[in-house]
Amino acid sequence: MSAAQLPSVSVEQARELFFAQGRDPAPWIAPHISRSWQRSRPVDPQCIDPTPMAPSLLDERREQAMRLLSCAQPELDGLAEHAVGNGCIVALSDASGLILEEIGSPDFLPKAQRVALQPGVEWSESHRGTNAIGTALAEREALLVLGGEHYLAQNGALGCAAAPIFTGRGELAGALDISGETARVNHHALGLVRMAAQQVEHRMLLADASGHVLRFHARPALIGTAREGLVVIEGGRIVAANRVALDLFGRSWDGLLGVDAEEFLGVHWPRMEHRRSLLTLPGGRQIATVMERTGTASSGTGRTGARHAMAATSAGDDDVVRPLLERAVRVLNEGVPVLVNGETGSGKEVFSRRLHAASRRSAGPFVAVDCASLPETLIEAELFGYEEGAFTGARRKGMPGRIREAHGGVLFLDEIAEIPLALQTRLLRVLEGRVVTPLGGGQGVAVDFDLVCATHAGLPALVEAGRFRADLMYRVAGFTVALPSLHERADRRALISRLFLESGGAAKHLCLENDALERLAAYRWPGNVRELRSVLRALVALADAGDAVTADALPAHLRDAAPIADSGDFGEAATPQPNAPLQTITRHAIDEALRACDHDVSRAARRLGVHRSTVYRHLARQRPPAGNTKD
Ligand SMILES: Nc1ncnc2c1ncn2[C@@H]1O[C@H](COP(=O)(O)OP(=O)(O)OP(=O)(O)O)[C@@H](O)[C@H]1O
Repeated sequence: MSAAQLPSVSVEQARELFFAQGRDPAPWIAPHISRSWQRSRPVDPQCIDPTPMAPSLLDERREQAMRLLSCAQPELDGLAEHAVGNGCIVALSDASGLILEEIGSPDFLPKAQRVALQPGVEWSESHRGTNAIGTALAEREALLVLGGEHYLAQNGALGCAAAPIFTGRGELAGALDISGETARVNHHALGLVRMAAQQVEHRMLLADASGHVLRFHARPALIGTAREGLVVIEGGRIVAANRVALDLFGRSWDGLLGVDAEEFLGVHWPRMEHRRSLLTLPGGRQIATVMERTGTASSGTGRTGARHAMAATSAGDDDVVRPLLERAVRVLNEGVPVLVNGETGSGKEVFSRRLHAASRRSAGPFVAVDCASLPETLIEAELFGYEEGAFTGARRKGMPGRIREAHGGVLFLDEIAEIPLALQTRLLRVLEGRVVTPLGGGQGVAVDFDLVCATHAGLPALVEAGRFRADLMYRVAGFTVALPSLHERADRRALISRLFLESGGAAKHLCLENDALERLAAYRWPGNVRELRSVLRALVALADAGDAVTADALPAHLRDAAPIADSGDFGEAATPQPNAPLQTITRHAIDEALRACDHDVSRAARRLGVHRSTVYRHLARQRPPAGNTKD
């Protein structure tokens, strides 16, 4: 029975009938809540909130879920932005419902902790009764649990949306959850967690894959994104698949795993390797496919650790940024400061947060200081702290300062170029001595942190102009990451598609048509990802649920954008040859790399510093499209 067909009994009345009179709640509440209340009967409704497990135990459980954590980190970051803006939190649990990570609104975090919705507490149904995390895991479905639908009365003020995360073999890996006050969590939040779970599954499946991976979608442009279907073939049999593949083939995991790939696909699949092919499904529907060989044919086991998982991770819209991130993690982990350089809105802070999350300091704090937004008079106190009564207006008890808060973690100095010259000397001294002395005197305090800075300005030019100290520049720019502008990113189509869905497109079941995607990809985007997000939010707001969004829906300046050449496919790895057309240069670089790597696409991609799909895309572009390989 759908919610709309339920008799009009309030949740409070349903609770009364169930808890006080012991009646079956099925006629009055949604089926999944009714089933869950029944399953929750053994839970004592008066039970008190548990205390979180000891940090060392929680660390152990995090270690066991390392693959999940590293693959979910980008989604946690992305959802956190939504959560903070809406007064909510985002939580990631493992398959047992144990909360491993929580991030979000500083207003709501303490309220969540008051009901033990925090890391180290297990939110399975058997511990907490009906709740979004536990019930999504039990029902194996994304769902909402609002207010009084929670089994325990003390959770009645919560609104929660959660989606389970599956491995490619259909086992539960964990759940993603958005929680807030009841009125703040709705179907939009449910759409977001559902889509984020799909992204995590996509990454985990590729990170774990060994043998061959078949990527497919009815719309070729979506191959390489988290919306593609994935099937892993090992020893001639299908050993893993994502949920898109199950939907497309109309099979369950049980019906697909272990099946002979050749029989199932109806083609001699090794011939599809390295080629873009068309596959005819039973019923006559054709889908575009790309068959890849992974670099780990012999074994997919034994690969643990966040760094490795990240290196093995494939995220469709990360072709350009991921290799930069991997290199930055490596140097930051050696204590080398990283400077992130890029146009405004290109994602410098997002990149820096991901860097922290993937680094050796991920368990420590990420302390961000926007040097441009603080008045010159306050920045010194903010950074270095002050002693009690150090200056008029200072907090009576003094303040440790942001540098000390970063102890054990990462200090992120955004817009570092804006630090006043006079303070640059002081900052340099702290960076060299790793001791902070607060304003107003007092003892110096030793600090230990890794440093990441960001700027849209060219520091060398500022040094030339006498506005930035050369010695400080050398100190903060141990390794410089040049983030590409959005219009240069070869993966911008996948990024636009993802952000469209995340901006409400998924929740409203919208489809971004190819002509619109191409116009968006052709635009110059002076405000980069920030500007893109605003445009996508407006597009989604103006569309009706279920619409196909075409180029006609775009604002005029975007509709008329002149197409630009794909220039960034090879990030910083290609060696351009003077005067040659771009296609010749890229083709040459690919051919060279493939030759040097015995035509092993994975190794060639690693050598070029790009993702495998980038090489395939270029190969596919250069060759006439393969017909149906059925013979
Ligand atoms: N990869 C990404 N995925 C999703 N959103 C992103 C991504 N990169 C950037 N954004 C979004 O774009 C906006 C700008 O990102 P961010 O603040 O990281 O850019 P920035 O380069 O630091 O900007 P500024 O130069 O103005 O400080 C934010 O809303 C951010 O969430």
